[in-house]
Amino acid sequence: QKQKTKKCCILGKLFDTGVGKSSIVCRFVQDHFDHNISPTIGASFMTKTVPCGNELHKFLIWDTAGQERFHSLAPMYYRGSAAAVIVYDITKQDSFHTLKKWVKELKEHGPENIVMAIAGNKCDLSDIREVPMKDAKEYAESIGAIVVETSAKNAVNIEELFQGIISDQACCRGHTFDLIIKLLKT
Ligand SMILES: Nc1nc2c(ncn2[C@@H]2O[C@H](COP(=O)(O)OP(=O)(O)OP(=O)(O)O)[C@@H](O)[C@H]2O)c(=O)[nH]1
Repeated sequence: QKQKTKKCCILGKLFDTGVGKSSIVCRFVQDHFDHNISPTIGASFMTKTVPCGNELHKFLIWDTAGQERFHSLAPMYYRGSAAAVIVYDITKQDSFHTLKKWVKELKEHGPENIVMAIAGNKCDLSDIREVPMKDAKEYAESIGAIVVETSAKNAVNIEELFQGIISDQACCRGHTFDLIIKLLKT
C-alpha cells in the first residue's frame, strides 16, 4: 500500500491556559483525553498513520508549546510542514485574535504551499462561547483555510480535521514539491 508522509505542526495559544493543542493530538493519536494534561515544554512529537482511500497517510506531528516564552521556537516546527493546525478556544475571543497572528506569521515566514487548518476547540463548552462559528467560517474562507469546531474532550471532529488536511489539494501539491526538493538534493 502506498504511504504518504506529512509533517504537520500544531500552533495556537492563550494568555493563561491552553487552547487544547496537546489534547487534540492526544485524542487523534491515542483516542484519549486527560483533564490534567500538563503544559507542553518546547514541543512534543508524535506520529499517526491513517488510511484514506487506498493510501496510507503518515502524519509527523509537532505539537508546539503555547506559552509566549517558547514562541521563538515555532519556525523550527512550521518550516517544511505540509500543514499547520492552528487552534483557538471557542470560549476565548483572545485566542481567536492570536490565531490571526499565527496566520500572518505563517503567510510571511511559513512554507509557500502550507495547508492551514483552523480548529475551534472546546466546542463542548458552546454555552459559554465567545467566538461565533460564523466569524471563524468567514475568516477561514478569506484565507483559504479549512475550519472545523472540535472537542478533544468529547472526540468531536478530530478525525475530520486531519482527513480535511489529507483531502486538501494544496497539501498534496506541497507534499510533491517537498519530495521534488528532496530528490534534487540527493
Ligand atoms: N472542555 C474542554 N476542555 C479541553 C478540551 N481540550 C483541552 N481542554 C482542556 O484545556 C486545558 C489545556 O489543554 P492542553 O491540551 O494542555 O492545551 P495546549 O494548547 O496544548 O497547552 P500548551 O501546551 O500550554 O500550549 C486542559 O485543562 C484540557 O483538559 C476540550 O475539547 N474541551
